[in-house]
Amino acid sequence: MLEIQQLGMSFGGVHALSGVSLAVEPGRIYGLIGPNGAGKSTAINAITGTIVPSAGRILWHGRDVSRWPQHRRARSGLARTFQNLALFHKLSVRENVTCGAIHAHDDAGLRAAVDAALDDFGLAEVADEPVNVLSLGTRKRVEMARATVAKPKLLLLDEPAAGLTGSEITEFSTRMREFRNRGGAVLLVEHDMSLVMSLCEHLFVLDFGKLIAAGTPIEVRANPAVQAAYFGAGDDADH
Ligand SMILES: Nc1ncnc2c1ncn2[C@@H]1O[C@H](COP(=O)(O)OP(=O)(O)OP(=O)(O)O)[C@@H](O)[C@H]1O
Repeated sequence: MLEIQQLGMSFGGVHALSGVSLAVEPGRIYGLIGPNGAGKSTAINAITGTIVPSAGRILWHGRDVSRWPQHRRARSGLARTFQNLALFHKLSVRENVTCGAIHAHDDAGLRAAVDAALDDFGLAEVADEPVNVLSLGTRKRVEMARATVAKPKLLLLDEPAAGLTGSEITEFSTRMREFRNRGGAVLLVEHDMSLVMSLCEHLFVLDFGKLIAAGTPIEVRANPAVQAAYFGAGDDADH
């Protein structure tokens, strides 16, 4: 479904990504992990079109979308959330979620799709509240509802669990498994290793912009290169 070939991104002299190749299939939950500065957010930004890569190709259902603008990729089924939430803080929950659906639904379908997303993420009761009065956990649910309202095929999540309580993380995992069970794919960038290891079926590991390992969580955990780069400082290291 998504195939990345030899992706490279340089910022001046910094090689944020070099020669990264990976593939993502429908109906699976993937994790993209690695130490701070490894290139994870840069990879999500390149896949979703926030930045134009310096090298390589991004194939989406066989088409090279590397130069497509962000909105065209979003319309084609690539949705994302941001490390620092990107909501319209003075608008209501409903208005924010509607923003994620306007390209994908006719007027008749729009309201039903928004209502369904609000229900899915437990937001019906706060639908008319402005986002800026809500807790972080609730605002993260608004972002997830906005990202999924147009029924994307691939959901890219940049640190969705940061700042969430244990029960909110459990709820998040349930929602992601439901999304996966309906055929969607998830690519999760996350520092919470217990969440990554329990939720993801396949991991990609970046270090200094290079893909150093890929496989099941058990395979990746046992990989000496990963242990040296990532787990060396401890399984729950926030790095
Ligand atoms: N817009 C930019 N301009 C200059 N350098 C950048 C830019 N974006 C990222 N970088 C650099 O590229 C490298 C990769 O950054 P990136 O944010 O992708 O890492 P990351 O794995 O997501 O890190 P973290 O886990 O801390 O979020 C870092 O050295 C970073 O400083």
